Amino acid sequence: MPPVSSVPSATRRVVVLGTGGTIASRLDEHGAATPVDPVGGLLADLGAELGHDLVLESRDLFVKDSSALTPADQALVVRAVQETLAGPDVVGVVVTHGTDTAEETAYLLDLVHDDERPVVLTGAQRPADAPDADGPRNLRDALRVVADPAARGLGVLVVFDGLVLAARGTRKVHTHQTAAFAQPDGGPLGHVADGRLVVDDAPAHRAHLTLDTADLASIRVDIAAVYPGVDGTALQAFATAGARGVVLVATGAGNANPAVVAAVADLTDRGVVVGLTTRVDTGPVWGGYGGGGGGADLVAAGAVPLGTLRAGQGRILLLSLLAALGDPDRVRATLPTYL
Ligand SMILES: NC(=O)C[C@H](N)C(=O)O
Repeated sequence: MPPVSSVPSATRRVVVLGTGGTIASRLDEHGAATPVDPVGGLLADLGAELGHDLVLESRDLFVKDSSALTPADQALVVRAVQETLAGPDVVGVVVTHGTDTAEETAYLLDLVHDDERPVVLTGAQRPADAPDADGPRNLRDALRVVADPAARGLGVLVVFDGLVLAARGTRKVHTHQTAAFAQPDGGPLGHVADGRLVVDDAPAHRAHLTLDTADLASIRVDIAAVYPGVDGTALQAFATAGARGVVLVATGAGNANPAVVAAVADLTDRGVVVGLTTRVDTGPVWGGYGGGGGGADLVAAGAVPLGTLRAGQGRILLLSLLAALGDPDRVRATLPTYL
């Protein structure tokens, strides 16, 4: 299954975009996994056939550990997917990606993806030179899913360890096991069985955004944690550093304390949008608690509940809405329609 660089225009193509991650990593002289492989090499090593009248084409965007991605890198991935889908002969796109931040890139792609053709992210938990590397299976599954007509209309997907997950709500749930991803508040959307996509669940409604990818790299959105004794220092510091949005990772159903509520009110006055999520693994946040520091107080101070989104994807939603809409009041008012 070698990469093909130029194909006749009548040919239908599946394009694989490489970005690095463990799937592209080998152990260095110190035994540390380091991304080095171009994606074309991964495809050649796979040696499989798509089994359709499809031609594979590959392109490396960069070769990085996904923990080191910058907003500019993420914007580059978005542009590359959009440019690739401008080709009418393209059936779908696979993005190979590190698992650490795949949930962010997948959700960002999903928010701007207004096309029936599938975009699939995959990766690996074990380096390419591990004897039991999981990358080849994941990449093979991703190719099969993207080439499957049943994937049309499902949006951006994460295909990993046999699961097919909708981008929104998908999170990395284990640091090293090959079953690295789940949709803890729903899903999975489907699975891969005998090399075929099986859709188990109806895809959730998806709302799209139109934005200038350059803004993704210039708008600052931070994440602040809540814990016993926390005050407003981090929130204020982020606002002073130029943040236009901050995701507050609260406790429980979305609670903090009076000092944090005061800081949220101040940030709201300064035009900073505060999104409210939780450090709890599953369940939605809601403004059910009062007493000066509860979720009801945070919402009254201007914080916007992020539903079941956790910090990484909540940050992507704030960033994307700020890029698309600009005005903080419009962002606050519009955000719930994306949950
Ligand atoms: N499994 C992985 O891909 C983890 C790696 N640190 C990355 O995100 O690039």
